[in-house]
Amino acid sequence: MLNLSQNGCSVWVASSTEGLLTPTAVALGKFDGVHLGHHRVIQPVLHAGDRLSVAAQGLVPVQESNDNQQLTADEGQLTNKERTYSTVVTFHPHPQEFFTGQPRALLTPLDEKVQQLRSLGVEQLVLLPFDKELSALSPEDFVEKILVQQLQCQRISVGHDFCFGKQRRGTARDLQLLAAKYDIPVTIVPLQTYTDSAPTQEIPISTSLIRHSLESGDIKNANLLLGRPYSLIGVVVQGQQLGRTIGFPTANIQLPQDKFLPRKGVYAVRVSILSKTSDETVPQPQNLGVMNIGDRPTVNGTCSSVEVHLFDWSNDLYGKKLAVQLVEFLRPEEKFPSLEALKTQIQLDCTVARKLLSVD
Ligand SMILES: Cc1cc2nc3c(=O)[nH]c(=O)nc-3n(C[C@H](O)[C@H](O)[C@H](O)COP(=O)(O)O)c2cc1C
Ligand SMILES: Nc1ncnc2c1ncn2[C@@H]1O[C@H](COP(=O)(O)OP(=O)(O)O)[C@@H](O)[C@H]1O
Repeated sequence: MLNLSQNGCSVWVASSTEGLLTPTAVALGKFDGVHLGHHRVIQPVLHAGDRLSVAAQGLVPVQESNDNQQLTADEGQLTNKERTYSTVVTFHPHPQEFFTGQPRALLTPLDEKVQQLRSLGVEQLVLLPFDKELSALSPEDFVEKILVQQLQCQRISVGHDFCFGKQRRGTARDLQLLAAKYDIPVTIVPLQTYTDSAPTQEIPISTSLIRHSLESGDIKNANLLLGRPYSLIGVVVQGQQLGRTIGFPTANIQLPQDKFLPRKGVYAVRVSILSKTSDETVPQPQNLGVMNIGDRPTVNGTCSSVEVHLFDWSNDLYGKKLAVQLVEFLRPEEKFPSLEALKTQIQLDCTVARKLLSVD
């Protein structure tokens, strides 16, 4: 179990079903990316318990709503017993990883997911170990054993396409019917869509659509669906020390192994310099720069790297934690005939990126 906290705000991360903060108001799902559609699923459980229990005392009328309503009653009148913890319940490892045996790259590896959930106001993240036993639970047993007995669930929210239980047999509607036996209300949140321009059509926001956008270098679209810039967060490690010799020192960033990487190539980016151990989500003063993701064929690179050159910066960054926000894909990586030719191209990349970032 982990309690990740900063600035007095924290998310309690329970890796098993022991040590839970109960009772809970639960949003259920995989939530990879914590995108705009996920926000809508999580919203109904934020302070839901407070609202329900205050309402039960006749202090305010109950209003079923997905938007972020403020309580008008005095929250101080709530006792600990009546309080529920806004909780996201997800599966670990990702069910697809369990079934295929292949590691799955994630838009939001655990640390980043925790940060994003915290910024939404979630108090607890429960990682249900996705194993043979859990995957074999019937929908009925999942509700009774996990949601009712272990999580002491008072309220549930799921997306319209949520499936659960053995062979994904249970639907969101089944969950609603099963939970009703225990008087647990279930909000089924309709799929959130966005309007694509050509041809104009409503497209559901999804993790796979965001992955697809990132794979094709369509960063604007990925950022639109995420509701924030896609970010690469990691600590600066040593590279080959060649960058400084061509006038473009680059901070080489070590990412979590399971981080999903966008298309290889060069990007215009904004960079926050965080302290090494920080999990902060509060925006920092930002530096602008260019980033390369790739194998560096010009210098016979042997492995993939992610490296950032910051504009107007000349200090040491080794050991610092950087959060690199992707703004736009500029070009694919190329093998240049010489370091001089690479240098000329990077100069050009910087000019394009500066222009782009100044108007963005
Ligand atoms: C904006 C930018 C664009 C780059 N483009 C390429 C490229 O097209 N081909 C390539 O082989 N390396 C490219 N690189 C990577 C350089 O080869 C690398 O930064 C250089 O070898 C220094 O590496 P080091 O940090 O390990 O010393 C690029 C780097 C930056 C910052
Ligand atoms: N403008 C800058 N952008 C990125 N890193 C910089 C910059 N100025 C200085 N540095 C420092 O220089 C290091 C990169 O220099 P470089 O020669 O490319 O070495 P390495 O191969 O170890 O990355 C960075 O890790 C950082 O500590």
